[in-house]
Amino acid sequence: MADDGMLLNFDLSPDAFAPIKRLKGGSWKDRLTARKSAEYGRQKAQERAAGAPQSIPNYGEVQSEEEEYIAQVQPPTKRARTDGGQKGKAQSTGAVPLRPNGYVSSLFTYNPRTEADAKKETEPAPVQDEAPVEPSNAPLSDELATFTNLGLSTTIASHLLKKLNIKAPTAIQRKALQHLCTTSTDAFLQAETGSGKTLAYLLPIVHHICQISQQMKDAGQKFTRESGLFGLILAPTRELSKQISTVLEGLLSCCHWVVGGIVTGGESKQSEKARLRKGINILVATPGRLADHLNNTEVLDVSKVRWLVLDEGDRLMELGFEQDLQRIVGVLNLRGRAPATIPGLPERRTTVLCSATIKANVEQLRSIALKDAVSLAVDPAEFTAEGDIPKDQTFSAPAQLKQSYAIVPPKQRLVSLTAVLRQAFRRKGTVMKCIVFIDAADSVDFHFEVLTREKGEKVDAEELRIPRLSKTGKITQGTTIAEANTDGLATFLQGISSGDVRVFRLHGSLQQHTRTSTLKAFANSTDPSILICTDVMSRGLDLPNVDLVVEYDPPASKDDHLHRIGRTARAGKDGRAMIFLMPGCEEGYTEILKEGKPRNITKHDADELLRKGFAPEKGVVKEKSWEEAATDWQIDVERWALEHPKHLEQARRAYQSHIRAYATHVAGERQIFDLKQMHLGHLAKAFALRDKPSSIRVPGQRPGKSVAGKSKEVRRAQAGKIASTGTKRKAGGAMEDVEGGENDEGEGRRKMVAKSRMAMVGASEFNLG
Ligand SMILES: Nc1ncnc2c1ncn2[C@@H]1O[C@H](COP(=O)(O)OP(=O)(O)OP(=O)(O)O)[C@@H](O)[C@H]1O
Repeated sequence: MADDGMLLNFDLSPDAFAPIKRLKGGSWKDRLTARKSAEYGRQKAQERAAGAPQSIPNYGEVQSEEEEYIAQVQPPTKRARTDGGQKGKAQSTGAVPLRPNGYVSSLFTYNPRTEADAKKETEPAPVQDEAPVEPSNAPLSDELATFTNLGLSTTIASHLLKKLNIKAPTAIQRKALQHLCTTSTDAFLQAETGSGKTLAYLLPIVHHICQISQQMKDAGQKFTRESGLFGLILAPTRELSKQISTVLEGLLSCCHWVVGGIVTGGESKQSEKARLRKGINILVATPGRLADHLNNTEVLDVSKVRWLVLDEGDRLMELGFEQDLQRIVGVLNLRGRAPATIPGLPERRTTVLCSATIKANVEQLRSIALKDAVSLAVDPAEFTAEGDIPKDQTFSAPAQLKQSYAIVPPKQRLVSLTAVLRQAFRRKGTVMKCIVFIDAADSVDFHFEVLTREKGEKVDAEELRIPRLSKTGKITQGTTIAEANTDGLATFLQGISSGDVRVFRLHGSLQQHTRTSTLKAFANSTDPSILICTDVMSRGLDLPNVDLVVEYDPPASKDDHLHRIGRTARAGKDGRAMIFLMPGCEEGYTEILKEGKPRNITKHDADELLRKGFAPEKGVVKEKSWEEAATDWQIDVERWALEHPKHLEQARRAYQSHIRAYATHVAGERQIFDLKQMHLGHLAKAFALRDKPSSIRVPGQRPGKSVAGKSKEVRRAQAGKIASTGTKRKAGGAMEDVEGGENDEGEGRRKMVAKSRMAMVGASEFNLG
């Protein structure tokens, strides 16, 4: 195998420094630094030979670029062990022969020792509870728990059964129906992800409106779409609004005279106005767009709204929609006072706040929108008393969800992700769909390109703007590459999985129509599929057949973690979730994972993932060891990135955006996700970069603004500054959900950008959205 003229990543035999090798590749500056470092290395080796104390890389401290460089070009006389004495492979112990041309990949050297490794010898391995676990978010099996017993009309109950294949209510649906069908008190609706909260609030609303229509009929009046707007549902993102609207449509097909509608950002306001003019009985909306219509659309009459739902209420507050909500509730209060002439229409409005996680920020919502609200939680122990809002309580993941974490050193992250996906899709039917969460849009784009790259592909910078066919053959005329190719074939799985696997990418920086069509394509795909996305996908979305969720980058907060992993194991189905953590302080996150009360949680390490993922394929004539296969894969990606300017730039942008996102975790988790502890040089390898961190600059950025491009001290100071501002990662992460043009979500984004800019000086060039 050629060495690409790059020596940075290779270990050399101890005598490799004499005679001096001629360095190739890189800039003259790099070659000069390399020569000086090699000389320095020879000096040090001589000193050691003369008995000077040996220096062992200290991973806890961020090494200077020079130390890092020396560590890579100069082999220590005896290598630092990274495996607690267990592995012994890929080290110059002779266990694994050197590669034919005399080097082993630095993927397996200088990796930090994990805290767990240190404890391994003393602590017994945790015993896994393999007993089958009852799903906690499945429909109830209690014979008495039927929709009709809970007060729903037989028409709706039989429609649920025959058309929607919904036989029995879930626990939260039973609670909601019992309460909301009989009283008009406000309520907090809290239950695990995938427990059917959408129907839990929609069914009572449809039930009441059907009763109103019956009473109007009895009174000799006709119920039509012009009878009034009775129900209003607000959701934080367009995708979620669309999903709720689809569920509503399905439900209303049993009472076609009741009309549902939707207004969200990204749509034409004129056509929305036309629909509002025709009349809508139940409206799903995003807050900014609704506030806009309340201001500008006279035909929108909200005087008869008697049911208001704030879905993902905590998220609505996080995204900075507080003012919009205040305005909407203010208008509803003011206009709703007019005496209603509709028979059966309740006097007061019922407001329902709904989420799998309800945080202390709903205190503000309570003051804005709710009155004497009762808590409808599946497990009442979660709540201090009837009516009390839980304060920073912990919420649980579905019991049947199998959770695991993988401790992976920064250098091995990319190759380990590949290994996980190779293993998941190797046998047909094991995993149908997988979602990989990544923290920044640039990083999503980079990983999508890596996983769909074609061997021998030649792309030059000019191609960035040339319309072309997408990798699955769809024409993407007139779009830039940033918009094109949101789906492709998983080329890295060719020859490994039994059929084609598709890869999709999704983030808030894509145009709305691209977001919508990509989401639809992933949801409807009949091929096994991988969705690489940001947190824009973490809340509320119900995608079929998602068997595996991988949190490749850590979530911004523990609530986000629960929402992310909640995209699988829905409505009683099985599911698996894995989170990647790095050795060292990130291992502290396992305590937070346990707060989600997982039934059991399995630990993996990088070696295990790589061994399984890169195990020799059966029938291959010349088998490679898993280490060789993993190394070859990594080198291949690095070479691909080096060869194409577009990909190199993408990798650098991804690296920078990831560092920026990493620096903005919520205050309570900053000692776990501590940028100061991050080995930026090792991390670069996970982005297929061979550059020194200080030279990773993306063209077009203002010099001196790049975190990665600053000196270590400045980086540290900046990281400390960010950490001390109290800025939450939400500020960045939230941008994902609210990316958009002139619409409510765009408004949310603007608010968040303004907030985050105040605290993250110089961060504006990083694309988190
Ligand atoms: N009673 C039921 N029986 C069977 N399936 C159901 C039932 N109620 C809802 N479902 C299905 O469960 C899935 C999850 O429902 P839904 O999206 O409402 O969950 P959720 O609690 O709102 O989740 P999240 O907290 O992630 O938003 C949907 O596919 C829905 O069709």
